[in-house]
Amino acid sequence: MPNSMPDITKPALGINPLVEQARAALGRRNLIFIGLMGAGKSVIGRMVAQQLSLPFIDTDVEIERVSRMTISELFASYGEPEFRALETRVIERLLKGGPRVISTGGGAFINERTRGVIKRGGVSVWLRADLDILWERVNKRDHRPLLKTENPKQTLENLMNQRYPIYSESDLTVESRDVRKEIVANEVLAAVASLGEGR
Ligand SMILES: Nc1ncnc2c1ncn2[C@@H]1O[C@H](COP(=O)(O)OP(=O)(O)OP(=O)(O)O)[C@@H](O)[C@H]1O
Ligand SMILES: O=C(O)C1=C[C@@H](O)[C@@H](O)[C@H](O)C1
Ligand SMILES: [Mg+2]
Repeated sequence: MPNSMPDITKPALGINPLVEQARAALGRRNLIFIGLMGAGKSVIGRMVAQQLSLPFIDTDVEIERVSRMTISELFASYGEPEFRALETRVIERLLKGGPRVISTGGGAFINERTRGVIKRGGVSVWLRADLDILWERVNKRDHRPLLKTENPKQTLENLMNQRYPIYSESDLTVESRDVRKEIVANEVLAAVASLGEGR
């Protein structure tokens, strides 16, 4: 074989075998990130989508695009119930147009209708994080209407207590801890890949 020919029997440097395994396990299904504000759904979701070569969409961004309002404006003008109804419709439409990687707003999976839509619409992965990590990440910005309270850290803790039992109904759980984002993204790929084991 001439020297210039690549040896395709050996994996090229930088190829992550988990990517192929995760792709195979996911098939034509959507991958949907759920979890609290600051868990990393947007940032990790985008990284995983890139690795799986799937389109990425963030439902909060899509809601703001279709309504031409910010989430804060939607809450202020129409209230949370209207926001949730819009969120359900947007997520339902996005899931039908898949396969995609979709990061949802923190309350999406908590809403019973949306939870049903997500469960039927693909593989859900909960990015779980401890209070101090979440607080560290969210306290720098104030665009989250649910945290505009007297004691936002306490509010976050209350949300954790209410929501974690429900998030735990997800298909997969990955701990979003204080490590490099690449590590968390890789653990998501490993969790998805594990769905294909024993098939
Ligand atoms: N593993 C990580 N290590 C360090 N920082 C992280 C990690 N994961 C996420 N972050 C940071 O935490 C912040 C929140 O992440 P992100 O916006 O992705 O969360 P989210 O779950 O989408 O939150 P929201 O529901 O409010 O949209 C970002 O600044 C992001 O860069
Ligand atoms: O946790 C929540 O209920 C929310 C999280 C954000 O992503 C937004 O979807 C909105 O601020 C509500
Ligand atoms: Mg987000």
